[in-house]
Amino acid sequence: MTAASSPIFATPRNRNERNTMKSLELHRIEKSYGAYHALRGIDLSVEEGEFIVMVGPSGCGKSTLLKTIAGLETISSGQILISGRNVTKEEPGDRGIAMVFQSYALYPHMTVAENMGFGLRMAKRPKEEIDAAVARAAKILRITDQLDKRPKQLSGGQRQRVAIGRAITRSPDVFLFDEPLSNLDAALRTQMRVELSGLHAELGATMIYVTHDQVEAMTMASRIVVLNRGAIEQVGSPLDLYRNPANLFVAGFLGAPRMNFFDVTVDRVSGATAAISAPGLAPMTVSLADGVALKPGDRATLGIRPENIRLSPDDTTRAAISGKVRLVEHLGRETILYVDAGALQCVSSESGTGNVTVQIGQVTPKAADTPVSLSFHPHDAYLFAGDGQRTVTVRKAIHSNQTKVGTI
Ligand SMILES: Nc1ncnc2c1ncn2[C@@H]1O[C@H](COP(=O)(O)OP(=O)(O)OP(=O)(O)O)[C@@H](O)[C@H]1O
Repeated sequence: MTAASSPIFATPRNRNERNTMKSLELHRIEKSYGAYHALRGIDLSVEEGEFIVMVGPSGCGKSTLLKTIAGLETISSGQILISGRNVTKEEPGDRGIAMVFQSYALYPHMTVAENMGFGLRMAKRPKEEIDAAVARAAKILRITDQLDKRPKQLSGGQRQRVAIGRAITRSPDVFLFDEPLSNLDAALRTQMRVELSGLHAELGATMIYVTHDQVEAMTMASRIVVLNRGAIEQVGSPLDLYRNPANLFVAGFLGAPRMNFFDVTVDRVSGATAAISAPGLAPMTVSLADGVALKPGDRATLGIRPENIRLSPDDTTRAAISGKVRLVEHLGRETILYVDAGALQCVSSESGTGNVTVQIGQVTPKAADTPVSLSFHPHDAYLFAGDGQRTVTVRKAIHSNQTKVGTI
C-alpha cells in the first residue's frame, strides 16, 4: 500500500461531529516487531495547539510512534486518545488526523486541486465545500496559481506544499509530519521551515513533527520529545532541554556542534560541593544540586558546550593547559576549532579524535598547529554522575566562586 493510497486520506470525518478539544494523549504505548521492542512505555500528553517535535537517533522509533498515532501500525499495548476519544482501535481515516510524508505521496494523475480535495471527495462532501477548502488551503500555501498543474510539473517545495494543503483541507484534529522537508535543498528547507511555523500560528492546530534536523526542532517546537531506543528521554521546551538536559544522552544529542564530555574523578565531597579533577584539567569545585549522592572516587562526566569555551588571551595566566589547534573551520559568522588538549581527552568528541571542540563567534587568525589556551566558566559546565552511558542524573555544576574561570 502506498502512502497516498493509505486510508489516512480516505474518510475524513465531518468536523462538526468532532469534539472541539483537540489534543493527543499516549498512555503506555508498547510496540514490538516480533522479539524487537520498538516502543517502550511511551507516555505523552499534547495540549491543543502545541507543535511537538520528535527527535532522536536513527532507529529510535520516531516514525513507528508517528505511525501508531496515525493508525498505520497497531500497538502491542497502551492507549491512544485524540480529542479525548479512545482511537486505539480505530481505522486511520476515522481518527481525525492527517499525515504529511517525506515522499509527498501525491497522486500523479490528479491535478493539484484534485489531490488537495481528495480526502473530502472520498468523504462525499459537497462540491462547494471541497472547492472552498481547496481554495483556502491554496491561498494559505500560496499555490493558487498551481491548482491545475499535475505533481510532475511542480518543484519539490511546491509538491510538499500540495501535500500539506491536502492535510489542511481535511481540518484534522492533529497534523502528523514525517520528516516533510528532508527531500528539499537547504535554502528551501529554511523557507519551508519558516512557512510551517507561520502555518502553525495561523491554524492554531496541534502538530506532531518528526525530524532529524536540530534547527527545525529548536525553531519550530513548542516542546521537543527526545526519543532513544524506543523510550522518551526528556520532554520540554527547546531552550529548557538545551539548558537543562536531564541526562547525558539529551546533553549530547541536542546542540551542534555537540557538547564536549570529559571523564572526571570526584576527589572530595563536602556538603553540597565536590572537588573534581581529570588528567589535564585544572581541579574544580562544583556545587551539587540537592540529592546528588556522589562520593570520593566516583567517576563522573563533565560536559561543556563548544560555545562556552573561549580562547584565553595569550597573556593571561588563567589557563592551566595549553592545547594545540588541529583544525579550523571558518563558517563566516563563526569559527569552529578542534583543539588537541593533550592528556585531557574529550570522550565522544565532535570530531571523533578526542579533540576539544571550541565555537567562537568571530574569525580567528589561529591556524592549525597554533598553541592555544582555553577557558570556561564552571557555571556553564554540567556534571553527569554515573558511568557515561545513559547516565540517569545530571547536575548543573555551579562553582562556589562564580567569578573564577575554569581552565583546561
Ligand atoms: N515493520 C517492521 N518490522 C520490524 N522492525 C521494524 C519495522 N519497522 C521498524 N522497525 C524497527 O523499529 C525500530 C524503529 O524504527 P523507526 O523507523 O521508527 O525509527 P526512526 O527513529 O524513525 O529511524 P529513522 O530516523 O532512521 O527514520 C528500528 O530498529 C527498525 O528497524
